[in-house]
Amino acid sequence: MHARLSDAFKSHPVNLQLKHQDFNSLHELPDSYAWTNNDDHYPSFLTSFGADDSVPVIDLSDTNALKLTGHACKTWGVFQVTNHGIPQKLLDDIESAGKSLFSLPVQQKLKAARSPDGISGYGFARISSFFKKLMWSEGFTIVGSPVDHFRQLWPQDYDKFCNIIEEYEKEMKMLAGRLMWLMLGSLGISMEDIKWAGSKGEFKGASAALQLNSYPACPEPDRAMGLAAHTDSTLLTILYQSNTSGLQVLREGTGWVTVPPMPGALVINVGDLFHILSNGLYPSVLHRAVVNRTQHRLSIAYLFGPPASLQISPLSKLVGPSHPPLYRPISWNEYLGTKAKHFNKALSSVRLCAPLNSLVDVNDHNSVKVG
Ligand SMILES: C=C1C[C@]23C[C@@]1(O)CC[C@H]2[C@@]12CCC[C@@](C)(C(=O)O1)[C@H]2[C@@H]3C(=O)O
Ligand SMILES: O=C(O)CCC(=O)C(=O)O
Ligand SMILES: [Fe+2]
Repeated sequence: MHARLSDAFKSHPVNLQLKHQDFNSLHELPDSYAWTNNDDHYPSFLTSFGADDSVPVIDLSDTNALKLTGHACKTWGVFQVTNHGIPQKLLDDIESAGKSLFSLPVQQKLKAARSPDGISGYGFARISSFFKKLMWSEGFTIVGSPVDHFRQLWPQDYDKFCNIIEEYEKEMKMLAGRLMWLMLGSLGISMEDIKWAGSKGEFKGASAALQLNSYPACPEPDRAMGLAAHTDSTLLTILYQSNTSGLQVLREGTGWVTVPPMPGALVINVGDLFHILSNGLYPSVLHRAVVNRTQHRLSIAYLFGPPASLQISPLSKLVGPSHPPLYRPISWNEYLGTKAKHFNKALSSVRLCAPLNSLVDVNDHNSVKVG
């Protein structure tokens, strides 16, 4: 059976109230958006001020990139890349397309609303249903062609926006393939080990989603939450955050660390499925987005994964008598359904055996230790 990614939520509909606020009309933070430490699974008091620990930056043209990638994945689960080959003009174009989308009137955006059991369209982040408070953000998810939704949003010039998305997805897919080989290569895995990568190792049948996130300026940023802490269900995610700060990652022993925007750089994070593939060697990093008082922030995430119904399991080369498989096989489709049901317990729900040293399970975020 070849399920498509867009079918992932058919059996897990989520009824988020879609009467979206017009954020610009709010000059005070309504109670429904005011988070206290009780509302957050990973509270803000973990924030590390001026920590000397910073997210690795890797120049992809560096001859040492493979080794640096392996080290970054193992120790952080996140890194920034420069010299990645994505033209700045394309990054600028997608950013202005995103700005144009979110600045449409609310009623217009709602014409392209995501349906409760759908994957594509306008709405709150899917994980919103796990929290009592609302997040200070709106999103637009694209899986497959955006043409039907874009025609609703921009009846006159939807074509122009479709072309930008198409070009962006094409470039991102190539970059994701390169990053996959760096991440796999750093584990000693080669093309012959990954059958679904195709004869040229181009990951032809891969699935992906594009997520545009918008975080309006917020009257009380310290009490609001842009996007609550989560891991991505992906193999890897490529995030463009332009020049506005907001992304934070949780670092064991340190707390929340800001990923500083760097001109033209892209943020790469390990997702849950790569964590499974690596048999737990690479952690899928817990991250969130915070908001600020003066600037609107836009981020664009390319969520890359395997063919939707392909079973993903720990790579046989990484499994042996002293390294039993930590996770059962699962497809991306099934995993998205599991995430929709269990959220931050999704990974542990597919885990086969308890970690040897159960005090140190980098992906058991229920037992995060802060030093
Ligand atoms: C393929 C997907 C991953 C994602 C759910 C989605 O269907 C499309 C949006 C993705 C996103 C982006 C914001 C955070 C997140 C947890 C969410 O609610 O929607 C992720 C989902 C994920 O990685 O699980
Ligand atoms: O906006 C950000 O910096 C984070 C976005 C994100 O985590 C996501 O889209 O999955
Ligand atoms: Fe994310």
